[in-house]
Amino acid sequence: MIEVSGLKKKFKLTKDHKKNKLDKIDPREDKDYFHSVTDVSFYCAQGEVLGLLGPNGAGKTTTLRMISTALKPDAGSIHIGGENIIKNPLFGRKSIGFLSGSTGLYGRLTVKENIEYFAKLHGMSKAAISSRCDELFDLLDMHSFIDKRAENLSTGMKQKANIARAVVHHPAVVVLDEPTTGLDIMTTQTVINFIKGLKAQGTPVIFSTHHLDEVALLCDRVAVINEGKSCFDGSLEEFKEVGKSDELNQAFMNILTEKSDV
Ligand SMILES: Nc1ncnc2c1ncn2[C@@H]1O[C@H](COP(=O)(O)OP(=O)(O)OP(=O)(O)O)[C@@H](O)[C@H]1O
Repeated sequence: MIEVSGLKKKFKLTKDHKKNKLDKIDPREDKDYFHSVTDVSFYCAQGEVLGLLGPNGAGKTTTLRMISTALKPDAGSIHIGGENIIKNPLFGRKSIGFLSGSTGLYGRLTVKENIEYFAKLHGMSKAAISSRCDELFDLLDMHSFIDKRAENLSTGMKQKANIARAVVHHPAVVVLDEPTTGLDIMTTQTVINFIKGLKAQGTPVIFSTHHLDEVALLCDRVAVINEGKSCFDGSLEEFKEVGKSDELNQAFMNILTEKSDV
């Protein structure tokens, strides 16, 4: 179980940012800071998949980076199994498998060498690494390219390798930032099946997406962020009910419009 409560994160604005800013001012911007995330809360229990939704710039990646411990929140708490990982980031790093938008592979190493390297960093034994690699290479259909250098991979191969890297240590919670963006249909299906497998094993999975067909296929729960604030957190059924539509795109837009009209 992972529980996120009252997260906040602001970024100091640089001179360049202020000087170049010709767009409409975002209400989250003040004189010196951009308040990227101002109040985000949600939870995801064992065996549940939570879809994190929101328009571009809403604060999804910032939220997921705080959960991954890459960014320290200004306020709020993130509990995994009762432990606040903001106070104990080492526990957080062991407990979470995080797939970010930017690649985390060493270009000169092969795919297999990369995954083995990250497994070693997690302190796994030789035997555990070997059997976990075989398992992941099967599940993510990677055998045909495990001996290729990471710098020579296609987008889909790279994403599969990044997912394998993120989950090699059997994390208690898996967090994926837009895992299917830019992938072809076959690779997307492999990633969707992989997430279903994690759910079947009881691992909570949080993933951000703009594809509501994936939400329909995978999610038990949905959280919506708009302009840095949570505006919905509930089951998929509640999402349709509150959004007044069985069609998820429409329900999403209704939730955003209703909340911004308040
Ligand atoms: N380091 C930073 N410094 C200043 N502003 C930042 C920084 N990181 C993010 N932001 C701003 O915070 C806001 C939220 O960004 P974030 O990447 O979390 O949005 P998102 O919901 O993931 O968007 P998308 O769907 O487009 O990926 C954006 O306006 C972004 O420009």
